[in-house]
Amino acid sequence: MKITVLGCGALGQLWLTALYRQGHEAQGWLRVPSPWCSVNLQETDGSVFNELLTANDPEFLASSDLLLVTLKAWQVSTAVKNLASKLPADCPILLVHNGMGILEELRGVKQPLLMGLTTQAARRDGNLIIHVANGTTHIGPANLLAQAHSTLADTLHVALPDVAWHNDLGAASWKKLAVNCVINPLTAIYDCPNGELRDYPQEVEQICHEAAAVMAREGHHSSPEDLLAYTWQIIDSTANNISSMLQDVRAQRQTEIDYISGYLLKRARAHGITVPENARLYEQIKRKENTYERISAGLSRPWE
Ligand SMILES: NC(=O)C1=CN([C@@H]2O[C@H](COP(=O)(O)OP(=O)(O)OC[C@H]3O[C@@H](n4cnc5c(N)ncnc54)[C@H](OP(=O)(O)O)[C@@H]3O)[C@@H](O)[C@H]2O)C=CC1
Ligand SMILES: CC(C)(CO)C(=O)C(=O)O
Repeated sequence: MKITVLGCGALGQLWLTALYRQGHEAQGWLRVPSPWCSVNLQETDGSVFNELLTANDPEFLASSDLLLVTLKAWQVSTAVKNLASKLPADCPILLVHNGMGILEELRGVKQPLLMGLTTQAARRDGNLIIHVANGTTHIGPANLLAQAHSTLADTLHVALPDVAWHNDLGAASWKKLAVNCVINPLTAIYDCPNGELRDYPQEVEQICHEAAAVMAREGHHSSPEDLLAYTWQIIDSTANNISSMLQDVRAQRQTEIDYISGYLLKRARAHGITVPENARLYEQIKRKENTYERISAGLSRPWE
């Protein structure tokens, strides 16, 4: 297949490596246009893949069989809308990111849209991307046209296992959102690995209760107890992880809070439900983001 990967960071380079190795024609698409994209990935077994791959070639884009989008949630809609008119009308677009709310922003896009949830783990260390752990990527249709693309899961599975097809990813997306509403802001506020959230059981429980109420109104019933048990399971299985939001805060990068707690708040408002704990965490993370500019401009912190 001919595949363009939009966003050549940690997940993007992981997929570019896997697709190239599998014999697919793969190009990267960079924010700042360049004819080459440097892929430098350390695999889970310690081996290193280092190649210069084609990038930002408009002819390649115009004949692509798949656009794989591996951007941060807040980067997705502008970047995809910019490329959509240059892609074949029947080229599927697969979005792999944390958070929800992008599909609403991409309503005008004509191509088949798919979404993906992944437990693959990769992180940047200087110029090297480290594939930290293998995982599963669950993909499914996000519009009617995409329902015909289930065979994509088989192709992607061969390149970077496991990949599984689901006709409806709605409930799984909400469950993941709820877990991210707990782990991401709390770890960013307490500056701790995921496992240390064991010290904050009341906050974890309240966030889960609020998320379960919104999920039920969205048609995805999950008892607060089940959601809480699932969240503790993820906290334990990722105990040593530094969450993506804490990594962003430490590096003073924009976080994905608007698409995590922010999306939950938006849906809660639409249903007339109050979610005070999630609202408090959302505000706290937004305040943290607002201090970045002040810090880098050498201004005092608001609390000083
Ligand atoms: N890494 C992981 O293990 C996992 C990540 N995820 C999710 O997947 C998504 C991607 O994560 P990850 O790969 O870690 O993120 P990264 O920040 O590593 O990668 C995003 C890349 O996109 C580039 N980019 C930004 N804007 C544009 C643009 N307009 N056009 C082209 N490229 C652009 C960035 O470059 P620049 O810095 O130059 O702007 C960066 O290289 C996130 O939502 C994340 O939460 C989910 C599960 C696991
Ligand atoms: C599941 C979790 C919380 C793992 O760290 C994650 O998705 C993230 O860090 O963004």
